[in-house]
Amino acid sequence: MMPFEFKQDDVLPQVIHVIPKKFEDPRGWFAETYRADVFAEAGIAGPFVQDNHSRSADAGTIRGLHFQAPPYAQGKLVRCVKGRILDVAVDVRRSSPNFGRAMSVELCADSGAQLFIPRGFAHGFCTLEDDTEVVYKTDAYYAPSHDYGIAHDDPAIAIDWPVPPHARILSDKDRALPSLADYLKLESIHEEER
Ligand SMILES: Cc1cn([C@H]2C[C@H](O)[C@@H](COP(=O)(O)OP(=O)(O)O[C@H]3O[C@H](C)C(=O)[C@H](O)[C@H]3O)O2)c(=O)[nH]c1=O
Repeated sequence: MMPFEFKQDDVLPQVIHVIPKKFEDPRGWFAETYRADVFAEAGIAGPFVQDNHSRSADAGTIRGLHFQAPPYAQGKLVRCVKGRILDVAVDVRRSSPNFGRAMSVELCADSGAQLFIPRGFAHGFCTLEDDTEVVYKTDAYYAPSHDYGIAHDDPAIAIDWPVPPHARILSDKDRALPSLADYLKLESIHEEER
């Protein structure tokens, strides 16, 4: 019995859904959450070098949309370990036919489902319950100098967040993030300066 099921996303095929098998018994359940060999066979090669863990106190908290610019781009293997989130990935690779397209999926602690978001994609999520915790592996270290983001409510991406604008909780940093179009202008300025 394979301990994991892997499925390419229908909208962004480089994003991979991971469904671990739960072995239930009268005590509760057990599940493997990561295996380098079968994950590599499914295209989630790693190696992962950093684990992150965030807790959000209130439902309606939106973190993102974040990504690190090359050469510090990060692939992320995301799992909700308490509560529920709507997890979102956006293709921000200039040359991609899916540039600017978004996908979303609900992840919750009960299902243990994971999402792999490759390098070149922005990541964000909205919590659907109070006291929600998310853990994720990254395949590159945190690099604050290359830590960028785009506005969660960029109309050109049109993510259908499950919380009305007035009820969303964001960091000041995330509220000030540029649109994808404005980020690209900034990026070309940075490239000229190099
Ligand atoms: C990401 C990161 C942050 N930090 C420090 C920097 C700040 O002082 C503090 C909070 O960082 P930030 O506001 O960027 O955290 P989130 O808003 O949860 O951002 C994360 O959540 C979205 C959904 C992501 O996909 C990214 O992995 C990440 O950007 O932790 C670190 O020390 N190391 C790190 O790897």
